[in-house]
Amino acid sequence: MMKVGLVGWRGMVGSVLMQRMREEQDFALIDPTFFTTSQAGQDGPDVGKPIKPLEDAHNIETLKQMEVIITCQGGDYTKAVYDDLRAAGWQGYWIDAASSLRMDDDAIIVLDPVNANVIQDGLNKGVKTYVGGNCTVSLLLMAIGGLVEKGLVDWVSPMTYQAASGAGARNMRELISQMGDLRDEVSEELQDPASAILDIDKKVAEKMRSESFPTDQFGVPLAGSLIPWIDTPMPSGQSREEWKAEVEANKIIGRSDAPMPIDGLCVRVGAMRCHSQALTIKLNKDLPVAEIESILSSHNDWVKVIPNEREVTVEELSPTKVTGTLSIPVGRIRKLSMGSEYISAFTVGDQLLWGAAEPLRRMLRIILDK
Ligand SMILES: NC(=O)C1=CN([C@@H]2O[C@H](COP(=O)(O)OP(=O)(O)OC[C@H]3O[C@@H](n4cnc5c(N)ncnc54)[C@H](OP(=O)(O)O)[C@@H]3O)[C@@H](O)[C@H]2O)C=CC1
Ligand SMILES: N[C@@H](CC(=O)OP(=O)(O)O)C(=O)O
Repeated sequence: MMKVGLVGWRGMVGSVLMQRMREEQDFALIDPTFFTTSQAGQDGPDVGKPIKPLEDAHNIETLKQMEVIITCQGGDYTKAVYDDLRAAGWQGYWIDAASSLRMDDDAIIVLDPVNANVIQDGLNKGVKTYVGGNCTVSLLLMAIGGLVEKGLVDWVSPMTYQAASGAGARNMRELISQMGDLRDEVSEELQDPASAILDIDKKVAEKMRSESFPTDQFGVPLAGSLIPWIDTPMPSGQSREEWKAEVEANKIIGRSDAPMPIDGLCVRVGAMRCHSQALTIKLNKDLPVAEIESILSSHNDWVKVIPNEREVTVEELSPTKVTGTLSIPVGRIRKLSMGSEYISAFTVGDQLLWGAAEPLRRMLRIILDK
């Protein structure tokens, strides 16, 4: 059995990874060692078989004994240990959720339903570093992989509606606290059907603008509002989240030399853990909508085309429906008035599953099956 080290397993992404590994009985196939940056010596998680106490995640000698390390601990941890570990001669497989190594020439971004060939090629060439993509990028490619794979796409403009979870666990808590504060502010008026809606609205707006409104994590209100900027500014005027779309997607599909343009605005909204994206896609062919739908739905086992009809769209194409599942619905597919090669689409995906943990888990299985 391969010796697999797990770092960051109790964080938000790590917990989702652990849950999926338990569901898929992955622990039966590996000899796991659990690491921590803060709880060395304490008991590890229940994985259905005996495990050793937690090891220090900064101990290069212990890490070196692993054949595979899978980390959801974050970019600072990767920066702190990866180079030292490789410099110490470690030649194991490093599987990482953080963005820090993604664009390195020595690393492959993993999303095997989309780039199994790139991953296989990397394994054959002896690549040892495999990194999960940015959540928005992975979810986009899971949704429109069929069109991309067939070379039918000239460019894509994704306008995103990103969940609080992408900013971290504390941000999810803050969103709920903000929602609760707003409700509490007008609870009496809500009980009274005769109360004036404009009075309710005024009180809510005042609460959102008040000093007492909890905004430590996001910096500004999210509940009842939105934030049209995610991550740091780039010289191009893009946010870093927007910049990642084109560079990461093209690296995933192995087209960095002739990149497909992908650019749009990334917006944080008050969803919990599903990112949604409204897409404008310029095809290089005038294809009937039925053919586009068939190409999309046959690409992978998780994408699901939702007919462009109101009832099924509001039911199925929604974070409420998708959260906690691996399903990737894509709908609102229709020709735009700009011309017959321009189509719209809307897609939703759980940013902690296909957006973060699942591609890493599947990469581990690919290595185990090698
Ligand atoms: N959030 C996201 O949507 C995505 C995140 N990522 C990457 O994954 C990294 C980790 O993100 P995320 O899972 O959100 O980070 P978390 O903050 O949830 O967890 C990171 C680490 O914090 C430590 N920790 C301290 N206190 C607690 C606590 N009370 N409960 C759980 N863990 C605690 C744990 O390390 P220890 O056990 O060592 O103390 C844990 O592994 C990110 O930095 C990013 O690089 C990638 C894709 C998406
Ligand atoms: N930035 C993403 C989450 C994330 O962690 O992205 P990355 O893995 O590229 O750092 C979001 O806020 O929704």
